[in-house]
Amino acid sequence: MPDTRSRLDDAEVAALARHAFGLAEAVSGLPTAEAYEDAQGVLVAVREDGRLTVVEVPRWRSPADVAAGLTGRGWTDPVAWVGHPPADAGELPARVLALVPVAGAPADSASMSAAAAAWAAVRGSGREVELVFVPVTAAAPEVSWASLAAAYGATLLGSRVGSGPEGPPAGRVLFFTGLSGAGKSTIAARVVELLVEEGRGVTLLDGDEVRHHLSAGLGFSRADRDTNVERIGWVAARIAKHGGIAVCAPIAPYASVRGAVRHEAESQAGPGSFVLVHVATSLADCEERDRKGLYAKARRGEIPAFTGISDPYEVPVDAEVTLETRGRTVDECARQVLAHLG
Ligand SMILES: Nc1ncnc2c1ncn2[C@@H]1O[C@H](COP(=O)(O)OS(=O)(=O)O)[C@@H](OP(=O)(O)O)[C@H]1O
Ligand SMILES: Nc1ncnc2c1ncn2[C@@H]1O[C@H](COP(=O)(O)OP(=O)(O)O)[C@@H](O)[C@H]1O
Repeated sequence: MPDTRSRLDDAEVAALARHAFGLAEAVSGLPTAEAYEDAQGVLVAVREDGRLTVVEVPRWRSPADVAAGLTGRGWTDPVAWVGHPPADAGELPARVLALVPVAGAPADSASMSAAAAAWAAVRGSGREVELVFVPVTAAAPEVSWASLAAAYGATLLGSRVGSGPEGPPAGRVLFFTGLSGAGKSTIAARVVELLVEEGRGVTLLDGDEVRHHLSAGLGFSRADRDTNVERIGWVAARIAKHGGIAVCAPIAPYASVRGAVRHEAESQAGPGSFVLVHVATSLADCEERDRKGLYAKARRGEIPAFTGISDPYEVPVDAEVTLETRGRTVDECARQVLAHLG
């Protein structure tokens, strides 16, 4: 067994696939290792005496398989279109091989879903479409589109890359933060109601509820709080990636992990997809409300490390929306959040 095994990211696995499929001569930039695995831990390549041998690349269909499949189905002289379908699908023949370059994107990426949906619409118009995702980088292709089509046994008809509707859908992470009793759950619940009334797909990840499921067993140390908030952010970012709205309402007292969640959301669902909502009710007001009797207990020392009393809350300086709740109704606050979404 090789001594060193390195896990490759999506872009590196795509580079291996290009090499294996004859779309690129060499693979550069791989970490030094004797063996390489993909994100699922499958052995994809080995290096022996400095020579790289690709074992298998499960994610990508090989050009030879695709071409053989087309021949087997009686497609003679196949025609390929690269990227998104043309604005006028009437330009396409009755049978078309759709080659969609998505190297570097994860297998469940929004760009893949968007392309698949666009080609599904072409199928709906009565054409036969063979959709194949290819390990080529859309923004900076490693091979010409004509050579790409030829590798898959087809002649290039045209391409639409970069100008199509392949951007991320308008998913959002609405991330509420604030002290216990500030009003996060109450306002978040009203925001959810209003979004549902608009027909939007919404998922609520409320702090208390998450702790009974996703984060069961975690406590309130800094490490556990950070883990809890990271998990919420991870799920929320994936909801937003596919156009959903994730509404999250943990205390999330630490700025650094809020920043990490912002980064995760924006890398999955695009810039501007993360909206930090600071429910800025003062400690005095939260304590006066003391809806769950927790502040009284914390003051008596019965709850250790209670946020605002014996544990920190780092006030955000990067909130997109700051909600004052004193003297305002829940509905007013919720509508202030929606106004930000436009
Ligand atoms: N030590 C301590 N500090 C703060 N809060 C505590 C603590 N122990 C239990 N609780 C209850 O847990 C709720 C906060 O959980 P969160 O998951 O939102 O917190 S965190 O984001 O992980 O910091 C919080 O709920 P909310 O009042 O809805 O905010 C409290 O009910
Ligand atoms: N403008 C307001 N927005 C939200 N909550 C408010 C407002 N005014 C008063 N409240 C009250 O404050 C409490 C907030 O509790 P909750 O939503 O559970 O807070 P959190 O989820 O932040 O712990 C509720 O009892 C709610 O009725």
